[in-house]
Amino acid sequence: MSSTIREADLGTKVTPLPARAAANTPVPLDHRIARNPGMKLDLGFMESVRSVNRSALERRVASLTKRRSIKADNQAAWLLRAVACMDLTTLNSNDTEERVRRLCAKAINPFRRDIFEGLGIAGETIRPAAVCVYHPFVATAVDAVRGTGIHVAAVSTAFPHGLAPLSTRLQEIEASVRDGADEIDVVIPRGLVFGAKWRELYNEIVSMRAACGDAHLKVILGTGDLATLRNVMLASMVAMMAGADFIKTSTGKESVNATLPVGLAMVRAIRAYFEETGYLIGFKPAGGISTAKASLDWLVLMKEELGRPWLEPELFRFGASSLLTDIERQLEHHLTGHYSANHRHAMA
Ligand SMILES: O=C[C@H](O)COP(=O)(O)O
Repeated sequence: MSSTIREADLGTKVTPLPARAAANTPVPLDHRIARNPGMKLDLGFMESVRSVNRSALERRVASLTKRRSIKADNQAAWLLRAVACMDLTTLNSNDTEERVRRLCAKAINPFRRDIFEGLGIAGETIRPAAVCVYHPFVATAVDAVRGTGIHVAAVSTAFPHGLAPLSTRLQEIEASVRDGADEIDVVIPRGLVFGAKWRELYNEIVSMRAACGDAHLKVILGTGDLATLRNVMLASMVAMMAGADFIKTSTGKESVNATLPVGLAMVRAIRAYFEETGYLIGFKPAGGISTAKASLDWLVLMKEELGRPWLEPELFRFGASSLLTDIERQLEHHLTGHYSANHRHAMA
């Protein structure tokens, strides 16, 4: 039997978290979300988290994406939600200040005026939560989005591999914060996971969190490199215990980027951490999410696994360079019944 997710699901109604957590801890919303302070490294707690079974996760994903459909009439509202939860990203070797300025202009005005008017939201401000850039472009982006409420996220720590001395990586974080970054996306050295060097990984992330100060810390695991779901789960737990505000799947540069089964394993780790500590950790799938349909699958997964609070930008982001373009095309199709040419949706 299939069921339908409605536009009303985006309203104030909150799907309860699992019974134990919901009973013990009120779920804060919006800006009342308390920042994760981290906890001591607890290897016993990490090991106690249910082992991950790939076929069970795949079955759950198949059931969520096939049986929990979003009706056509409601899709526009959900796609606008995807935009509000987006880190609009440019992370290319040929990035320039001009390209970053164009990206920021797109974030400030994500759709043509006629699309806003057609959807009946001309008076509303719907924009990506952040723009995400390399460190050298932080100051440019900060200047370009000033006064709009859009955050600037910087990929620091020798993105995308994380293979520089820790002192160099920490200096890069500090430089991005000095230039005005609100959020820092760091990568972990994957070798620490392969060697099960959990203490070293924990200590590195604790140092990174300290270097961030008030800027929020997103920890990229590079899941496509980690070989097993167990590694993904354990690395997720270490990152949260070390004080991550978000855990993020991928850099966009691995051969396999964000996939729903791996995302589900990370989401289950977030749930386990919440049940243990009461803290809500954000989730950012990134890399290869380029279609409106894919964004809806991810939103359904968040809604069904963690509940309504994880449909807010405080707790959920897409890291994506081209998703916004496809969402704009789909919204236009929703309004007019046809697709316009790609050049009408020029991105940075
Ligand atoms: O963090 C964001 C990713 O690098 C973006 O990846 P993408 O270009 O595949 O959308």
